[in-house]
Parts: sequence; structure tokens; C-alpha cells
Amino acid sequence: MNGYSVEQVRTLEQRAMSALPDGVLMQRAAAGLTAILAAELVRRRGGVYGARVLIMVGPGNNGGDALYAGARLARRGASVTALRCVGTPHAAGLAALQAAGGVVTELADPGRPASTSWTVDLAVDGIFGIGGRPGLPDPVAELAVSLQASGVPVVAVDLPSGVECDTGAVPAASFHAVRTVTFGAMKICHLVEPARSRCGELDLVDIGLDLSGGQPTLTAAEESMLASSWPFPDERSNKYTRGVVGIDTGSDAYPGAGILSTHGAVYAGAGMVRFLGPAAAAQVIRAELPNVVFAPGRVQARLFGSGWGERPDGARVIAEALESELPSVVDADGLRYLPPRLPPSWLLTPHAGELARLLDGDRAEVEADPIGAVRAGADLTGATVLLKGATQLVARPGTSEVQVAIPGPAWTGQAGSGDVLAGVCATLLAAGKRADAAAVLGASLQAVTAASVPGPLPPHELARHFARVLGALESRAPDRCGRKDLWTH
Ligand SMILES: NC(=O)C1=CN([C@@H]2O[C@H](COP(=O)(O)OP(=O)(O)OC[C@H]3O[C@@H](n4cnc5c(N)ncnc54)[C@H](OP(=O)(O)O)[C@@H]3O)[C@@H](O)[C@H]2O)[C@@H](O)CC1
Ligand SMILES: Nc1ncnc2c1ncn2[C@@H]1O[C@H](COP(=O)(O)OP(=O)(O)O)[C@@H](O)[C@H]1O
Ligand SMILES: [K+]
Repeated sequence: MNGYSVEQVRTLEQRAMSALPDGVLMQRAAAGLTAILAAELVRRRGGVYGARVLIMVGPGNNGGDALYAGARLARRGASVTALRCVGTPHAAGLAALQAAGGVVTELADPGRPASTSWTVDLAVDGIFGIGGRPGLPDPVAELAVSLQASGVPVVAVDLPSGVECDTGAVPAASFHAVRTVTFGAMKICHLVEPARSRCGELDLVDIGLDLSGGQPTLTAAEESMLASSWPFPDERSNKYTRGVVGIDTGSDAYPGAGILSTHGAVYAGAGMVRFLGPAAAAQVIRAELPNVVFAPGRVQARLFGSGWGERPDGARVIAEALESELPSVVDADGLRYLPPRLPPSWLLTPHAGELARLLDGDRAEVEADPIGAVRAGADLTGATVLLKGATQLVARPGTSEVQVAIPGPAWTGQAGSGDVLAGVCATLLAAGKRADAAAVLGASLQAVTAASVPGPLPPHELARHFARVLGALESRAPDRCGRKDLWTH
């Protein structure tokens, strides 16, 4: 499952259209949309015949898709009303709807019933598609609110109008769909919050776009990838092949971060964990996790920064680690002590505020364009960057590819989740995973585990469920001799 930008989708559509008679792609889109709308009507009220369907139409081809689908539903006995919301609707689509018995009304029509009286079974958002700018004209924003208030389910055509297709940002009003039916390829807004949540369930209709050969803007992780790429131990494994993690996290002020990151590393399956942080954290870890070692020694990856607070020797600690040429994770307060340039084998794990600080910008800028921000973070530092939050994005320096981890339930957003995640990522680095793989696999494991338990659970308790989820994934992993690792060195 990959995400494409508007420019990429337009290029793919042009290529497909040049080999087809006019209008074929739109008819394919409308046919797929109709099937999904019909199934939704069957599920909600038992059939299409007699259903009341509102088709909300804007000025572009998105409205064309919706109008043709409305015509097809009208021919199956639905009572279809097209509501002209913005501009002049797609002429041929409108004519098709009217020829099939659909009626047309204007959002601005004073004779139209008051918006509070919506009594339709389904509303179809065909106002803006990939040509849409974020936000909605005021009367349309009011329409979106009144439909939501009256509990009318909205199915969005291609994307919910109002969201920003290429970033996933929702800076102003938008529709909230129960389903979104998209065509040919997924777009960024289908994969990145907050737009992703406005889409509801997603359906991808095949309209014959050829996606081979092109690099998508976003590559989305899936459970099958987690199963095939997780470094499960085998009969040749020992603690060193599985990886030894050196952890220097927490402080006297924030000992919990040291405890949490150590839980993350241990329960993600580290061969061994050396905890080299403050005594206050070590005392608790010693009692809870007797397998953790407290003496310095050989490690294959390091973790710094979570819960450091002010750390006068922070820059020196990180600079020394850099000399060893081992991969490291730098989290939270450690991000304040970075040298100007790091290698791509290092993984930085900022949340939006921390990434903004790294980029010398503000949080709102990161939230307005998280993909651009995570790429900028990687290019600025030279390290691989995992931008944490509701959507977790990973960028490798010097490449345009951005990966998105499997999303988890919102309750995972709690103090300490990031500390545990940093520990998981460090375990994966120690096991030899490339930094981007470690980030995507770690964030996805935490999300999949959270989705598998009746949450909320505190982050260290959630970590105790990793083993069950990893066990289930391992049973689905393909034969490891034949498996293709997606993140090779
Ligand atoms: N191409 C193909 O082969 C296929 C395309 N398909 C379908 O076409 C859709 C793309 O169609 P599209 O390019 O016509 O753009 P669409 O989003 O319908 O409308 C743009 C119009 O809206 C206006 N407008 C935008 N934002 C606004 C705002 N906030 N407030 C007010 N006005 C605003 C904008 O105005 P302007 O920017 O020009 O001022 C322009 O007039 C795509 O999503 C898919 O559904 C499928 O059939 C498959 C085949
Ligand atoms: N809305 C959300 N939905 C799902 N997971 C979230 C959400 N917000 C945050 N998270 C998760 O919570 C973690 C928070 O990390 P962070 O802010 O660094 O917390 P802390 O530093 O307190 O440990 C993220 O890595 C992510 O896994
Ligand atoms: K739409």
C-alpha cells in the first residue's frame, strides 16, 4: 500500500488516458464508486431501490464521478438529488443524472429545505477531489456540519473535501466520511493524519493505472512486511547475533525514561541489554528485569537521550559514540546535543515539537507538512529520522522515499510510549537492521500490539505484550531462507 502525490497521480492518469477513448477512466471510477455505494445502501437499509441519495457536487471531475454514480443508482430505483455546492457541475455527468430521473438543486437555493431537515440515507461528497485546495467555502462547511449533526453517513469520492491531499493536513473545515472511495492509487491524505481519520474506511478502485516503475511518495508498512522482516532468532542465534544494546537514558529527574526504554529493548527481543544510565533507574530495572546488565562492555547499538533533561556532558557522550562507528538511536533530550553531521546508520526519533526545534522552525510548520519536515530533518542531520505521533514517518537522508509505519490506536499517545519505542528501535539496530527498517518495524510493532489489547495500558505493560504479537507474526513469516529482506544493508 503506497501513497502518491497529486502530481504523480496526474501523470499516471495522463498516461492511462492517452491510450483510451475519452471518458473511459471516469466511467471506470463511476462504476467502482456505484458498486461501493450500492453495497453501503444494502448494508444500511437492505437495498438500493427507494433509497434517498444526496450527491454533493463541485466544479470538477470529482463531481463528474459522483454524478455518473448517482445516475447509475437512479437507474436502479434510488431517489437521487444532486446538490450543486460550488461552481458549475460536470455537464455530461449532470445530464446523465437528469436523464436517469435524478433531480438537481442548489445549495444556495432559498427554496431548498432547511439543512436541519436532511433525511437522506447516504450523502456522496463529490465536491473536491485531487484538484481541491484545503478548506471549504462557508456554505459548504455549514453543510458538512449539518450532515454530521443529523447523522447522515457521507461517502467521499476520492477524498473528503477540505483535506489537503499532498500533506494530510486539515487546516480548516472538511467533510468526515464513513468511507472514501479512491481511484487507481492511494493518495497521501489516505495515509497521514489528521486527514486519514476523516476518510473512514478506504476502498481502492482499480481504474487501470499502471503503477509499476514509479517511486511512490510514501511507502506504507503492512503486517505481512512486519512478519517477513522482523529479525526472529533461529537455531544459529546467540545473544551477540541477536544484538547487545547499550542504553544511556533517564536521569535523576526523569528515571522513568530509563526504565521504559529498557523495557522496550528487552521485550523487543534484544540478545542482551546493558543499562548505563543513572542509579535511580538502575535500581528499579535491577528489580524488574534481572536479565539486564549494568557493567559497560561490548554493544552493537546504543540508545541515548530519553529523559536526559539537562545533560551537561550530552554532546561529549554522543560525540564519543559517533567515534565508535556503531549505530545509535538518539531520542528526546539527546536531540539537543547532536553534532552537525551524523551517518544514516544513526536514528533520530523526534516528535513534531522536537523536529521543529531541530529544523529551527515551529511545530505548526512540521504539522502542516510532516513529509517535507521529516525529509528535511534527515537531510539536515545526515541521520535517518523517525517523526513520531499519530502518523509515524521515516526518512533516509539523500533519498526522497518516506515510509509510514502501521498506525496504532490513539491511546498509544501517552508519556513514555516514545521511550519504549526508542528501546525497540535500538534492539532492531543491534540486530543488524538498517535504521529506517528499525524505525518502521519498531513503530509498527508498538502500534499492532496496542491494537491487539484492550487499552489503554501503560507503555511498559504494553511492551510485555510484544512477545505474543511477535509469536503470532513469526508463525506467519515466510520461509526465511527464501525471504526477501526489504531493508538490506
Ligand atoms: N483525471 C482523470 O483522469 C480522472 C479523475 N477522476 C476524478 O477527478 C478528480 C479530479 O478532478 P479535477 O482535476 O477536475 O479536480 P476537482 O478536485 O474535482 O475540482 C477542482 C475544482 O474545484 C475548485 N476548488 C478546489 N478547491 C476549492 C476550494 N477550497 N474552494 C473553492 N473551489 C475550489 C477548483 O478551482 P480553482 O483551483 O481552479 O480555482 C477547480 O475548479 C479526482 O479527484 C477524481 O475524483 C476520476 O474520474 C478518475 C479519472
Ligand atoms: N494519536 C496517536 N495515535 C497513536 N499513537 C500515538 C498518537 N500520538 C502519539 N502516539 C504514540 O506515542 C508516542 C509518543 O512519543 P513521545 O511524544 O516521544 O512520548 P514520550 O517522550 O513521552 O515517550 C509515539 O511514538 C507514538 O507511538
Ligand atoms: K470529494
